[in-house]
Amino acid sequence: MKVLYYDVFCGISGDMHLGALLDLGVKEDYLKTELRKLNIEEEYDIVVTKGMKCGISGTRVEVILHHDKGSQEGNHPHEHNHDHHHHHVHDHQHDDTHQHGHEHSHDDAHEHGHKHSHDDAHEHGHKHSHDDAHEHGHKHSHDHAHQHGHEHSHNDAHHHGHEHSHEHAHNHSHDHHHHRNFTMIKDMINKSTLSDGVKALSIEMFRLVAVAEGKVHNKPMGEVHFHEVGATDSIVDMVGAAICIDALQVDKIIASSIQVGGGFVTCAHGKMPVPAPATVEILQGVPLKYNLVPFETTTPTGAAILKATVSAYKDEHDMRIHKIGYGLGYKDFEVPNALRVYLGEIEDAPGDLVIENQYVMETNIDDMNPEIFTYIEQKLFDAGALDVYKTPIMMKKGRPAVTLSILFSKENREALQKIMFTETSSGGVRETQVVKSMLKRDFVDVETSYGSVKVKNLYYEGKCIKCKPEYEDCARLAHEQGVPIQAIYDAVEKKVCDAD
Ligand SMILES: O=C([S-])c1cc(C(=O)S)c[n+]([C@@H]2O[C@H](COP(=O)(O)O)[C@@H](O)[C@H]2O)c1
Ligand code: NI
Repeated sequence: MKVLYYDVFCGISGDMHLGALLDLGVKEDYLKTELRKLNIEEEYDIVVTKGMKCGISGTRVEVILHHDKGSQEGNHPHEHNHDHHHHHVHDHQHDDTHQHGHEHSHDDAHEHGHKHSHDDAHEHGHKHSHDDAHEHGHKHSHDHAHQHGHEHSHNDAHHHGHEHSHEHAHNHSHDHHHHRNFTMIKDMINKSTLSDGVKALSIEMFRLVAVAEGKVHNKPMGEVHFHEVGATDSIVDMVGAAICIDALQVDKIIASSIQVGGGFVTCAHGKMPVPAPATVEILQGVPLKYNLVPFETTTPTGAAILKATVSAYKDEHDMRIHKIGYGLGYKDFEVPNALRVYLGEIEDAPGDLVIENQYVMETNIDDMNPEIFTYIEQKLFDAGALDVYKTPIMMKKGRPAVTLSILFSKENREALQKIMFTETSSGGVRETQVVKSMLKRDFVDVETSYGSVKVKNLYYEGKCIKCKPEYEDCARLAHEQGVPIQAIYDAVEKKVCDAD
C-alpha cells in the first residue's frame, strides 16, 4: 500500500505543506498549471525556493498576492508569508520605495480600517464587496503624487467614512479579494476544470474551516465571513494541497501527533491563544503536542489539510520510506521550522482492517407521505450513498416520526444534500464524521446445483472468518428454479463447508 506520512514535529501551515510536497517530488509546473484552472492567476504569484532550517535543506513556498490590478501593473506584489508571521496583520513590501501596512478586520456588522502610508508615486486598486451591515473607515496618508479611486458594492445598510490626508494628488482604486465566502469558493472550485477528486478534497478543507469559524464565532456556517480563509493565498494553499496530494496517488495518509506550538497569536480578532480557536476546533479528536516553541506552529489551514486527508495518527509507523521532503516555515526557531513528509509503503497484512473516514447525514421527518421513502432511498443510493436507513422515533408534541440516515463519502455530499432538501419534507440536515472500520474482503463465485452464487469472504487476522452469499444471486436463483430461497443459502453453505 502506497502511503504518505506527515511528520508534524513543528506544526503545519498551508505554505509549509505545499513546500513539503514539492520537495517530495510533485512538479512545480504541474501545481501552477493545475491552479490556473481556477482562473484567478492574476491575483497571485507562487515563488518556490530552496532554503535551510537548522542545517536541514528543504523547499519554501511563498504565495505573493497582487492585491489589485494597479499594484500588479505597478509591480507591487504583496507578500504574505502565511505561516507564523503575518497573522492577519498584513505586512506588504513593494519594489518601489514605499511600504504598506494594511489592517483588515471584518465581521458581520463590522468596521473596516485601512491604513496606508506611502513614500513614493504609485497607484492602488482596491475593491470591496460585502453582504452585511458594516462601516468603512479608510485612512490614508501619502507623501507623493498618486491617484485614489474607491469602488465598493454592498448588499445591506452600512456607513462609509473615508479619511484621507494627502500631501499630493493620488489615485486609489480598491480591489481586494479578501471576502469570498464558502459558497463563493465552492462555486469557483466547482466551475473549474480541476479533477473531481481535487474539487471534493479542497472543498472539504474549506468546509472544515467554515464550520470551525462558525462554531467559534457563534454564527451559522453560511454567515461566516472569511478573512484569511477567503483570501487568495488560502485558496492557493488549500486547492494546491489537494492538487499535490492527488498527484501523489497514495492509498493512505497517516500523520504523527501534531505540534501546535504555544503562546498567543495576533490576528484579525486580536490576541488569541495558541492553538487558535479555529485550529483546535478542527483538530478535535486528533493527538496534539504543545509548546515546542512559544509561537503558533499549526494554523487553521494546516489543520484543515490534515483533518480532510489523514485516516490514522501514529507517532511510530512501520512504513518503508522511499522519499523524504521538507517544507520550510518562515520563522527561525531553535528547532527546524519545517514539515517533514515521507512517501513509502506499508505491507498489506491480510488481516488488516480497512479504515475510512465517512460521514452520516441525518434528518428527522414527521410530516411526509411515508410512500415516498422508498423512492427517496433509491435516489440516495443512486447518488452514491453507501447506506440508507430509517429509525422510528417519537418527536415533540407526541408525533411518531422517522430519522432518515445516510452513510456517505465526502465526494457525494452535495448530491445527497440536494436530494434531502428537494425530495423530503425536511428543512435541515445534520452531519457527523465517523471512522468506519471494515474487515478485508474478497468475492468468489461458488457453483451449486442451482447455479452460480457470488459469495463474500471476510478476513480477520489473516483468516477467512465469515462467508456471505450475495442476496441478489440467491433471490434470482430461487425464482428461476422455483425453490425456497433458503434452499439456495443451504446449498452455498454446504459447498463452502465441503471445500473446508
Ligand atoms: O481571520 C480569522 S477569522 C482567523 C480566525 C482564527 C481563529 O482561530 S477563529 C485564526 N486566525 C489566524 O489567522 C492566521 C492565518 O491562518 P491561515 O490558516 O489562513 O494560514 C493564523 O495565525 C490563524 O490562527 C484567523
Ligand atoms: Ni475567526
